[in-house]
Amino acid sequence: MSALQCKPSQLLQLAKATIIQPMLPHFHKGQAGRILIIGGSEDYTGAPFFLGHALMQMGCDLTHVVCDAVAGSTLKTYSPDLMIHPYLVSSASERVKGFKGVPKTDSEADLVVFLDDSPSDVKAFIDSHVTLRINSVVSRSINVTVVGPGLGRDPLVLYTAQKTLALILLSGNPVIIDADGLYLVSLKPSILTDALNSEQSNSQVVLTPNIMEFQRLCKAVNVSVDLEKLSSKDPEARDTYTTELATLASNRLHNVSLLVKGYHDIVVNGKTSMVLDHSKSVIPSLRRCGGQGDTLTGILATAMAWAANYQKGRLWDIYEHSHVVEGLIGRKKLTKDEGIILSCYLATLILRKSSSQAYAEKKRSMLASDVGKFIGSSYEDLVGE
Ligand SMILES: NC(=O)C1=CN([C@@H]2O[C@H](COP(=O)(O)OP(=O)(O)OC[C@H]3O[C@@H](n4cnc5c(N)ncnc54)[C@H](OP(=O)(O)O)[C@@H]3O)[C@@H](O)[C@H]2O)[C@@H](O)CC1
Ligand SMILES: Nc1ncnc2c1ncn2[C@@H]1O[C@H](COP(=O)(O)OP(=O)(O)OP(=O)(O)O)[C@@H](O)[C@H]1O
Repeated sequence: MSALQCKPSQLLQLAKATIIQPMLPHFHKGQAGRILIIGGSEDYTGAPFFLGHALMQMGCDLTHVVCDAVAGSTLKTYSPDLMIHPYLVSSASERVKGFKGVPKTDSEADLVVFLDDSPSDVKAFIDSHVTLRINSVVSRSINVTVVGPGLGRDPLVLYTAQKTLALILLSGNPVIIDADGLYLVSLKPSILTDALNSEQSNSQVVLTPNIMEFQRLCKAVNVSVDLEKLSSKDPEARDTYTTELATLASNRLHNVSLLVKGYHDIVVNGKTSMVLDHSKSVIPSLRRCGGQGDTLTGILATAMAWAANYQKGRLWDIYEHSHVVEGLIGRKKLTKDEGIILSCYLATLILRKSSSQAYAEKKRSMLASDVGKFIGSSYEDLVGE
């Protein structure tokens, strides 16, 4: 039996007995998560903050943020808990003044040409002044990387993100691609397909599109979308259709996992899928303020760091509750794919519960920063200490 066949109430029990990492006295700093965020630009400093704050509230030990040079000081003032590396250089920087061949318009076709075939002086600059510095952070035993929130769409920044993403994908470490990272993948899906093995399920790569990003992604991989069906008022019909599209898109991207956000979030990887409907256990928040997706991604990143530690099986006795696991799925250990699906389940549940608690207190004035403050109490209500 698969974890996917468990009832919702059993999924939380399964997560507690498997991927949820205990806090043990012998642990050292970094073992509960060393997460890297690549995002944050002149226009968007909130997104990497909400994300970083959320993953720290979940219990991640160390959070690195690689952001645009101009966003660094602002981000540092938000929180001393985040380690900020302001290494990204955009085409607005004085440092690249006079470089030729960087697109000056918003044309996506020009941007794709630039990403495919960047002029050599730009490449040399990025390689020697930017990528090298980013690689020094990537090599610090990072266990999950998130690419995209608040990254923006500047050509030089996207080019740098493309190079870094390729390197991380080759390492096989878990990656979440969100927001402008999804824009990059939609412009150039080969970033994923060139780096991933078509034979395997690539659950370690999770894309977290909102409904607009999902449509863009489907178009990029030639999955045609019937907008009427995608926005159907009947939740069941809409979930079925979204799952169908997401499965096709996942297959065309070498079976990466997709967590499609919406009224119900839906997770798909290659062959398997699950509709994450928490409405029976959580009173829904009615606020749709920006930053809730970033908060979800932060919670998910920490859960994925634990799931990766669970798969390695070296940090704690992962078989301590194997009788529970065996009772639920007939096996003692989860597969990697099940670990990722369970991480998505847990993250969406905690996000919805945090939004619900924040909404109960703040109503119309609820903000993403309020949601972040309720992650700890929601976690405790759902999971315990
Ligand atoms: N405080 C901060 O720093 C924050 C920064 N952020 C950062 O902003 C950057 C751009 O991200 P983005 O999501 O605004 O861009 P994009 O995908 O172009 O969407 C644009 C248009 O699509 C629509 N639309 C969007 N969602 C929809 C939905 N669920 N359902 C239906 N329609 C939807 C809507 O257009 P409408 O149809 O309403 O006119 C919207 O205007 C990115 O870096 C991100 O990380 C955010 O994280 C928030 C907090
Ligand atoms: N109609 C809805 N009802 C309940 N929850 C929703 C609804 N739409 C989205 N959500 C939840 O809100 C969170 C953010 O989703 P959203 O679609 O706003 O993502 P996003 O656009 O990426 O967010 P961000 O503003 O951080 O970029 C997700 O956890 C999602 O499940």
